[in-house]
Amino acid sequence: MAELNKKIGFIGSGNMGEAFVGALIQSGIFSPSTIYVSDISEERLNMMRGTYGIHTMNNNVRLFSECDIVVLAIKPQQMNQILSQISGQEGYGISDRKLVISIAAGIPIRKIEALLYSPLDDGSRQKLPIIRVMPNTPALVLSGMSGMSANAYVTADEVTMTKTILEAMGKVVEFKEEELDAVTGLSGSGPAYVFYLAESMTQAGINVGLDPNDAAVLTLATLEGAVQLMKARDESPEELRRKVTSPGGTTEAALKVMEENKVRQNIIDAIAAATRRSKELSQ
Ligand SMILES: NC(=O)C1=CN([C@@H]2O[C@H](COP(=O)(O)OP(=O)(O)OC[C@H]3O[C@@H](n4cnc5c(N)ncnc54)[C@H](OP(=O)(O)O)[C@@H]3O)[C@@H](O)[C@H]2O)C=CC1
Ligand SMILES: O=C(O)[C@@H]1CCC=N1
Repeated sequence: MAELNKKIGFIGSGNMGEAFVGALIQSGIFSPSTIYVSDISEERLNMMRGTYGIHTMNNNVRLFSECDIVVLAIKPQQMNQILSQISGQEGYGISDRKLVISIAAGIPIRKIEALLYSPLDDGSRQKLPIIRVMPNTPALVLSGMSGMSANAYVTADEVTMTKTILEAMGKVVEFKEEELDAVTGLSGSGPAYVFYLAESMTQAGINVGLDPNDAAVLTLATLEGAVQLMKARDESPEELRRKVTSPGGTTEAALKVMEENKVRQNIIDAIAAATRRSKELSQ
């Protein structure tokens, strides 16, 4: 893919910051010399520099100032302090147009705007284009799912550029901003639900007498095969489930227990709880 010829910087180089960096280099959209990360952990910075050959620093304000695209990849709880520090620097870093991409769960665009445009805004500051994104960790293996939503100052070219960046890590879909809490509950946190299912299936296999390694191999191959089947066939998950379930057979016995234990309702309630938590984080 053609290089974008921009400097991209990440504030925070944890799980997701690293997923972005790895995918961008692999796709060829950014060369390591155009990628910057800032983090408070020296160990993390050393690892990122050593592994990816990118620029590292422990100064968020400088990173913000130097880059054309800034990805906020810190925890939601750190957003206030970090953005206040950046916007509190008079005439530093915020006067040039730059695209800000936030991947923090629950933090609404209006909050990022309020933090970045104040307290020194006398009306002369750029109203920066901000895009809120909810990615997920399969981005680490270029199989991610991202939802995105842009503020009023984002141009069509900036939307296209952001989609190019996110497509380097997997799929991307645009949403209304108010839908992003639900996206977070479903696909942002979603990989954890699948890992939980994998843990449970492996434990179940051990409980019914299998060797732990065999149980893990069977679980992974079954999950992988089921996903491939859903992708390959023009059939709903419900139809595919019915085809596994012989009347009076083993699957029916298992699904009866799941229904009695309200497993489906529990999953629905769990995703509602994640969505609620995302909304709470906006406060
Ligand atoms: N993990 C996931 O599955 C997903 C996460 N997200 C969002 O992505 C964001 C990052 O999550 P994730 O990568 O998992 O988190 P991590 O904790 O792995 O990464 C955050 C990084 O930021 C560093 N950091 C802490 N304080 C500062 C600071 N003041 N300046 C610069 N860097 C700092 C942390 O260092 P230290 O560890 O030393 O504190 C850490 O290296 C979150 O907002 C989350 O909501 C979105 C989708 C999926
Ligand atoms: O658990 C979290 O808050 C983050 C957001 C989505 C996945 N991990």
